[in-house]
Amino acid sequence: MNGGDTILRVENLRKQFDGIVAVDDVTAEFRRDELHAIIGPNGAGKTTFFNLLTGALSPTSGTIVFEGEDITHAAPSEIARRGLIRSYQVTKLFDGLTVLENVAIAVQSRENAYNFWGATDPAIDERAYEILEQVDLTSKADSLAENLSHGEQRTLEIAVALGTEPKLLLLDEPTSGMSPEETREVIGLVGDLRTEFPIILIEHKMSVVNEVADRILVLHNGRKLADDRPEVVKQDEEVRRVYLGGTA
Ligand SMILES: Nc1ncnc2c1ncn2[C@@H]1O[C@H](COP(=O)(O)OP(=O)(O)OP(=O)(O)O)[C@@H](O)[C@H]1O
Repeated sequence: MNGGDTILRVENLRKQFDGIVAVDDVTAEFRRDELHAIIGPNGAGKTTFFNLLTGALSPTSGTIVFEGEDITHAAPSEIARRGLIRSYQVTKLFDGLTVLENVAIAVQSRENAYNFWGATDPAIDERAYEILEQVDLTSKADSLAENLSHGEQRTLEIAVALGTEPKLLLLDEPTSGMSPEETREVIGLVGDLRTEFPIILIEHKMSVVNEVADRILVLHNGRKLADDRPEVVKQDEEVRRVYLGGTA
């Protein structure tokens, strides 16, 4: 960890689609040493927010600063090269390749960018295998990605993201569609990963958010409703009204 400084800052970020303002004047800071969760009802603007961060969408106005550099209008490939990695975006899994090969491709893509390793260097497979150990998928290393369970595929998506050496990892509902047991495993994995690098997590399950988040950013109709520690957000009257149904 590099201390508690800011890794990502957005200022007055706004995205308008025709008549809909999907992200509306959001200003927020994301610190290196904290796991930030983004919550909000359907249509709140969470996915659009991620798409703006990764360059998949260009903001209507506002600024995005990553590691002190303005990346507001940078190309997605440039943003990924800088280490702002969204798990699902880079993880079009190759169904017909093995689990190890999927991760090795990600490792190789990163290393080739630096011309460091040759294409056949065994160090690529070694690094890929280390990542599979980290996410507890070594037993599936030689399985085809298409033969994994849904939960295992989601975990492989995270492994592929790790292969690209993220400096900030964006996870978009990593537990969606998972069984309770798989969900617990992913919570454990996210807990491990957060000691290595900053994470921003979109998540619907409050049980997951409560377990892993240091801060919660609440979006509603594109606007920032709250941005604080979980215990503060859960007591926020407006958050309870619009999102938690008063049951927090
Ligand atoms: N490409 C698009 N064109 C037009 N409107 C869009 C587009 N993408 C998103 N929107 C609209 O922007 C608003 C925010 O959508 P977004 O998908 O970001 O919300 P979300 O919080 O991720 O929702 P969910 O939890 O359902 O995924 C919605 O009203 C949505 O219909």
